[in-house]
Amino acid sequence: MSEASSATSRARFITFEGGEGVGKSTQVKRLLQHLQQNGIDAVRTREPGGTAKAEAIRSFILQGRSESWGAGAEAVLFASARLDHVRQLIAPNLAAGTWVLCDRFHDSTRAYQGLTGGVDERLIGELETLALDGHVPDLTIVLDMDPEIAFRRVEQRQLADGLKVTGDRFEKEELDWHRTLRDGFLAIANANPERCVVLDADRDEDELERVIWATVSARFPEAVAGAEA
Ligand SMILES: Nc1ncnc2c1ncn2[C@@H]1O[C@H](COP(=O)(O)OP(=O)(O)O)[C@@H](O)[C@H]1O
Ligand SMILES: Cc1cn([C@H]2C[C@H](O)[C@@H](COP(=O)(O)OP(=O)(O)O)O2)c(=O)[nH]c1=O
Repeated sequence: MSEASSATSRARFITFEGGEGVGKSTQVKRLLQHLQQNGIDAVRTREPGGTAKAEAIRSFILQGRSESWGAGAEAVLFASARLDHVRQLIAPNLAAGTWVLCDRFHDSTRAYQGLTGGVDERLIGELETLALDGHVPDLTIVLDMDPEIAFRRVEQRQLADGLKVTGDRFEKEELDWHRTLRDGFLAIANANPERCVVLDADRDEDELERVIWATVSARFPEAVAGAEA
C-alpha cells in the first residue's frame, strides 16, 4: 500500500454476490487489478473456500456429498468453512492493511440455504454471527441479471473448456428456482441498503468493470487518491 493511502484509510472488505454466471469471478479479478494499480494492497478469495480446510468443505459440498443431509446441515458446513476463512485469511489481511475481495460470502448462505432452501432465519442469523466473527463486509456488490442469459454464459464456458454441458449440482436446478434466488439476493440488498449495491450485470465486461470501479471509488474515495485520470 502506498504511504498516502495507508495513512488515510483502513483496509476494506468487499464481497460479490449473485447467481451463477453473472460475472462475479471475472469482476473480482478486474477490481483487484484496479486496486493494485492504485497502490492499494489487496487479495482476492472465494467462498466456499479460501483456506485449505474451507476448500476441503467446498469439494465435499460441490461433489454433492452433503446433498442428502439437507439445507440446514449444508448451512452449518458453509458456516464452518466461513469461520476458518474469516479467522485464517480475511481478518489477518484486513488487520495488516490489505483489502479483501471475496467471490460470494454470507449473503449466499442467506439466499441459497435460507430464502430458497427454507432454513430457519434464526439459524441462519446465529450461524452468521458465529462465522463472521464481527467481519461484516464494508460493501457488497450484487450482480443482477436474468438467470437464463447467465446460464448461456456458463454453457459457453463449459463448451469452450471442452466440458460436457451439465453444470454442477446447483447449476442443474430449474430456471424458476434461479429466478427465486435472484429475488432473494435483491431482497437481501433491499434490506441492507447501507452495505449493498445492486448493479445490472447484463452488459459488456469492460463496461461493468467501469461501473464497479466508479461504485468502489465513490464509496471509498481514498481508493482513488493518486489514481490515474
Ligand atoms: N459481462 C460479461 N458478458 C459476457 N460474458 C461474461 C461477462 N462476464 C463474464 N462472462 C463470462 O461468463 C462466464 C461466467 O463468468 P464468471 O465470472 O465465472 O461468473 P460467476 O463467477 O458469477 O459464476 C465466463 O465464461 C466469463 O468469461
Ligand atoms: C458461499 C455459498 C455458496 N453456495 C453455493 C453457490 C454456488 O452454487 C456454489 C459455489 O459454486 P461456484 O462454482 O463457486 O459458483 P459460482 O461460479 O456461481 O459462484 O455454492 C451456497 O449454497 N451457500 C453459500 O454460503
